[in-house]
Amino acid sequence: MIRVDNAVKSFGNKKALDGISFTAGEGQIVGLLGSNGAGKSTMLKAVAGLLRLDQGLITIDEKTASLSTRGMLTYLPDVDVWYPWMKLSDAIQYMKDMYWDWDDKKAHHLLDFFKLREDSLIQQASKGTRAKMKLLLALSRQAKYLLMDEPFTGIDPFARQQIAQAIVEDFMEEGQTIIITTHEISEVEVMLDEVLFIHEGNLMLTGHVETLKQERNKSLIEILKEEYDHARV
Ligand SMILES: Nc1ncnc2c1ncn2[C@@H]1O[C@H](COP(=O)(O)OP(=O)(O)OP(=O)(O)O)[C@@H](O)[C@H]1O
Repeated sequence: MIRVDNAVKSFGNKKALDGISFTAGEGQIVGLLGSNGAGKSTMLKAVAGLLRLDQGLITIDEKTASLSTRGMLTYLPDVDVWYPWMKLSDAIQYMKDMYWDWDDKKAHHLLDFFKLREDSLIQQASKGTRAKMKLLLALSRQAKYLLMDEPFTGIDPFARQQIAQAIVEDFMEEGQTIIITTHEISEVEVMLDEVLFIHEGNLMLTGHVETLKQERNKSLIEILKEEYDHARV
C-alpha cells in the first residue's frame, strides 16, 4: 500500500503540496487529477522517491519512499528521458539490464498491441508513438506499483480509451497499484477506481469514482468542474 501522510513541499514561496494525505491500496487504479500547476507531478515524484518532502511521510509497503524503494515501482515521467541515438530496441535492452522484473513476453505482446517496431529511432517517432513506447517500457515490468505522469499525452483520442481499457484488462499485473495523472479525464475514467482531485497543492475531493458519480448523478468531468469552480470562489 502507498500511504501519503500530510505531504508538504514548497519551491521558494510556492507551496506545491500543502498537506496532502491519501492511501492507494492493492489492485487499485487511482487518478491524480487537477488543473495545471496543481501539484500532481510533484506528488508523483515524491511517491517515486525522487523528491524530498519538507514535511510529511510517504511509505510504500511501510518503507519510507526514497531511492531504496525505487525498485518496487515503475515511474513513467512526463518528459522523454532517452538518448537521441536510441532505438526502441536499445531502450528495451536498457530496461532489461536495469530491472530484474522485466517481462519479455509482455513486451512482445505490447509491441503487437501498439503496432510498434523495435528498430524505430525513439526521437524520430511522432509524439503519440513515443507515448506508446513509454507505455510499453513501463507496462513490461512486473513492478507492484506503477506511477504514470500524463501517459496519454499525444495519443489520439480514438486510441486513448482503447489503451486505457487494455491496460486494465490485459496488461495490469495481479494486485498492481497504479497512480496516474492525466488531463484526458473523459477517455481515461473507464480505468479509474479512485480519484484524487488536487487544487493548488490541496486535496479537494477523494473517493470511489462510481460511488461519486452515482451519488451526484453526474459524470466525473462534471463533478471535477464543479469542485474546481467551487475552489476558485
Ligand atoms: N523544480 C521546481 N522548481 C520550482 N517550482 C516548481 C518545481 N516543480 C514544480 N514547481 C511548481 O510547483 C507547482 C506544482 O507543479 P506540478 O508540476 O506538480 O503541477 P502539475 O499539477 O503536475 O501541473 P501540470 O498539469 O501543468 O503538469 C507549480 O506552481 C510549479 O511551477
